[in-house]
Amino acid sequence: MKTFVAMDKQREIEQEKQRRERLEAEEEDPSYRTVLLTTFVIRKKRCRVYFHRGALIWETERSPYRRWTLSLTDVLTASFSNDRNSGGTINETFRYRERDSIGSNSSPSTNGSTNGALGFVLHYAARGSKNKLSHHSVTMKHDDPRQVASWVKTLRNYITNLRHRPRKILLFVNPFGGKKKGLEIWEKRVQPLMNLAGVEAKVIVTERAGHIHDYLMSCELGSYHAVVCIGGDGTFSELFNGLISRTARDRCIDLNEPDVDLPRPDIPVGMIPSGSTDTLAYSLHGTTDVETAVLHILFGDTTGLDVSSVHSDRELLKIYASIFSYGYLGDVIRDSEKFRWMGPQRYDYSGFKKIIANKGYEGEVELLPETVHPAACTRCTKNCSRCDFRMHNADRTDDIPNTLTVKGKFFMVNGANISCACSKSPMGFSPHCHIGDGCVDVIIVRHTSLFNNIRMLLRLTSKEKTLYDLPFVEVYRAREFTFRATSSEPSETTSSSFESCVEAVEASNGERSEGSLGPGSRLGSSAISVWNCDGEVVDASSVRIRVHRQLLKVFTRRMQAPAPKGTSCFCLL
Ligand SMILES: Nc1ncnc2c1ncn2[C@@H]1O[C@H](COP(=O)(O)OP(=O)(O)OP(=O)(O)O)[C@@H](O)[C@H]1O
Repeated sequence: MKTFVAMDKQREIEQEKQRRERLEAEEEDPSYRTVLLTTFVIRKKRCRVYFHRGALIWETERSPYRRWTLSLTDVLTASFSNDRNSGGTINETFRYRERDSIGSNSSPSTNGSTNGALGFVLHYAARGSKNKLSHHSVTMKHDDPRQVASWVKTLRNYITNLRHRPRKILLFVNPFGGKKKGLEIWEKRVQPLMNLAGVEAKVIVTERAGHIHDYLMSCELGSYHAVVCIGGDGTFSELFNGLISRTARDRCIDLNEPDVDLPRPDIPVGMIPSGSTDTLAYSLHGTTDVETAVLHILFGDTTGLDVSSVHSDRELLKIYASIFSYGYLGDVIRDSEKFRWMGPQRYDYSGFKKIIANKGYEGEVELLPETVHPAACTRCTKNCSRCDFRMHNADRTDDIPNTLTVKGKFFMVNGANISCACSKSPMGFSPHCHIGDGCVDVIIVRHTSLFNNIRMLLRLTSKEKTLYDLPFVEVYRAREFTFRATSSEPSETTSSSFESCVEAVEASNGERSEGSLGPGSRLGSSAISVWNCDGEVVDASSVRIRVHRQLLKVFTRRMQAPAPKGTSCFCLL
């Protein structure tokens, strides 16, 4: 209890400090003190428009009186509008994809020339349902081009002074992941918005697995403000593994050292989802919507994301951001690679096979659990107090009791860095998991009946229920844990008759079966599984997992509570 009171107090002090720093910075910025007041025509109505202290406020001059506010932190850009004809229907609220011209360099939005413009277009983002952000725009008309020019200049100056917004981005596009739409997403949905916001992107289309990692190890990074990928969780994993390896090399840090503190990259990272599950995007933004992810990047707000290192006895195997999972999910990811041609459906197919097979794996988990059970914590959303507190406070060890050992036969063992929610599992493995508290949620599912496996799967697809209270599931929150496979009885866990039949059919169709690696092969043995590490296979029977608190700065405004009705949006005029 005392700890919580101290946490609240500390948080208040931190927030007050940040507020004062922000105010001081704003006082020094001349564009912040600028006041503009002009009457514009907006959607055929005369409106008084004010700009002051980073906010646009406008209100109708005549009845019915209405007033709206829009923070410039939600504005992408202001551009001159020379389109006199659009005055007939001044309703300019539209989605950018409905206007081909937006984003092209010849568009009046980006050419910077006033040409005696009698209006300007404000491009901004508005919240929709289910955490989605979308691009809107509105035209403000005025008879005097000098007024228009003054407004555009002031708004642009203000936006340029938002220094946390990236201006130059290194962007990797994976054309292969998910439904293979990475390139199309770049061309049709990302590039137009980036052009509009005046962001320069150096685009690398990946040619093979490992391309991002290799590129990051050798490229010049100093001129970029962000490194971003269009891809799934596997692509993002390659990106931050490469970035951390690069940072370690530049700082002469040996990542294979088991007690190493991973180096913190200076450059923020972003992810535009185009994979099969896109767990990370869903857990961060509350949606896998592409436009939302792009806007989060363009607005430049970042949050600290924990990552966990996975070491074997001798070396660093991988760093992960979402989940590290042994047993069932390891089997699924290994099996599903053979069925990539199915697209995202491959997970359903392999998942079904492996549920029916119901294999159990002997092992031993050792961890340092926190005293608080994950279910007793708040959920991690925008302005999360737990993550805020952990960001500014060193780890306390006095609230950790002794090491805990859990032995047995497991259906799966998971270390979740984030809730692992996705569209198919809206609550995820651990809905109360925090993205930046320096902990993983260790979710241990005992080997049990097929009926219970199905109960667990149903829970995973539920919008309300969690795994926490299932009698064969144990959940702990820890800063590190180890796992050692102890299986010695391959005969107990060899393929079930169902799986043998399916594998025989697959073999006759030319699909390589796991058993085809031959006797004695570890992959061929069912007694030991593999790990699913952010969607990629890691083969190791003894591992140590350590969390590195908020190591990555990732672009996100996080998911928020639903927008109250009647909030500012030009389309309501
Ligand atoms: N041109 C390419 N050809 C083959 N593989 C590639 C290519 N470019 C990237 N890859 C690899 O493809 C793998 C899978 O991509 P990704 O994880 O983004 O998609 P996914 O597995 O469909 O989605 P998710 O991880 O969200 O389920 C990555 O590990 C990446 O290294």
